[in-house]
Amino acid sequence: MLRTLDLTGVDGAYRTLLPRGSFDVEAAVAVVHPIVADVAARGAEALLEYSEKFDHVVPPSLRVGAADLRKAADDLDPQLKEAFLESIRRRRAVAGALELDPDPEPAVLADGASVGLRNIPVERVGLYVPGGLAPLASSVIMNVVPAQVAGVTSIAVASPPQREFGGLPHPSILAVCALLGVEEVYAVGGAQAIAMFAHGVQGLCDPVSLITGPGNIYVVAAKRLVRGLVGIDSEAGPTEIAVVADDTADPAFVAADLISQAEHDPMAASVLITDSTALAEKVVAEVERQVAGQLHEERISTALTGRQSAVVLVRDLDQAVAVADAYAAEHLEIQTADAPAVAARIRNAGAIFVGGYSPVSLGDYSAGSTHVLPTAGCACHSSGLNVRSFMRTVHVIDYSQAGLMELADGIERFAMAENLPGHAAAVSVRRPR
Ligand SMILES: NC(=O)c1ccc[n+]([C@@H]2O[C@H](COP(=O)([O-])OP(=O)(O)OC[C@H]3O[C@@H](n4cnc5c(N)ncnc54)[C@H](O)[C@@H]3O)[C@@H](O)[C@H]2O)c1
Ligand SMILES: N[C@H](CO)Cc1c[nH]c[nH+]1
Ligand SMILES: [Zn+2]
Repeated sequence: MLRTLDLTGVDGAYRTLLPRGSFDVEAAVAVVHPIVADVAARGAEALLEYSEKFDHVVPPSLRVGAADLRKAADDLDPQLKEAFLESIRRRRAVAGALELDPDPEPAVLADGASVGLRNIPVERVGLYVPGGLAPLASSVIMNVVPAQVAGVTSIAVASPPQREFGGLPHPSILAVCALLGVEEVYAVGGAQAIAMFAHGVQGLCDPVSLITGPGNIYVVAAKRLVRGLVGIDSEAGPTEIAVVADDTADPAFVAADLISQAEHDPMAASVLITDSTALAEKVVAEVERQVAGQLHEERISTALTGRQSAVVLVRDLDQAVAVADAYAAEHLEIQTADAPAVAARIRNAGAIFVGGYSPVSLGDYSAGSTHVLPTAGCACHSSGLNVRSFMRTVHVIDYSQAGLMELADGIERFAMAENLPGHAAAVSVRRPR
């Protein structure tokens, strides 16, 4: 099922050789462009039409009522509720302990010359929660908790309407919104939800300043399209997993993890990077065995047989690290003899899962880490969604006249060198008279 790519005799240029989906976000941008423009022009009417077209249901109300949110929380199975609450507790603990930067003391550069730094939360955000192929209640937690910890005061959530639930988003998504105290929830999915957040819809939803959250290729494309009008987090699109494993790895663990992420989307990518042909063969056999009879067998098989998935054979773990860095996976598992040491050498990954007992599924739900992570190689320049994603860093410059005068000659010369005398004059005018 998984094809094999032998890189043992290759040095460098891995990026061009590695398996990656043929999907083209720009092609999806062309698809969603008219949708976004239509929502901007026609508002709620367009939202309803696209819901009917793509989600096959017309929501009775585009904004979910308070009673529906309350009911979803009240109807929750107590054990599932406890799992949700534990996930919230852990994500909150990590967000508060590691991601929330207090404002540092200003840097004093000379007498009367200081530069400070303030971390200011974005005021209003739109958070997208996927609900096409699976209702990702966990994505509510991954979006909302860091926004709340950052101090965002206005939070709106959107998720596709579900025919099965009368045009509301999935009840578990509504229940988690209610548990987190989110009151503004929309039954809107895909590119139309991103357009609603970016442009606002008269009488329904005010525009936001920042849109975050994962989604399929159309959601990613719409986020790329509205970027600039609003801020976005990373392009967190169709899921990827790469596993670096040696002959000490358990093939059943590796196979289960490759399958777990292939389950998300026919476009999902599962890649095993190994220096052991014996392990590779065992994993391929295990994958065949475990996929058979899975609930989402067809989707998984499509993902695993697509050109985006493969077993990549490497000479040794040094090459494995270089290949993993070139691939820059959304999720990277290290299942090797000294997993922490190998993990410490990785530079490019959305999140790193160390050892046999840190599967991606743990991070998807309850580890305390984020599961909203950059895909398609974006992990070499972007970070997963965290408290800082919801903050702007603002420099605060506070110089006295004496502090400015110490630099006046240099600034005037600098400005003249750039042929900008007006800049020089704005300093000269402040010289003591
Ligand atoms: N990278 C991450 O952090 C991360 C996290 C979780 C999930 N994901 C990914 O999120 C995605 C979820 O996708 P999903 O489809 O289940 O749900 P989704 O909510 O992202 O997308 C569903 C919406 O897509 C739109 N759509 C469907 N077909 C369309 C078409 N032909 N043209 C225009 N719009 C169309 C519809 O409006 C629909 O409401 C998966 O790819 C999954 O792997 C990524
Ligand atoms: N693996 C997904 C991130 O790519 C997140 C998720 C949510 N639920 C299950 N999995
Ligand atoms: Zn997952």
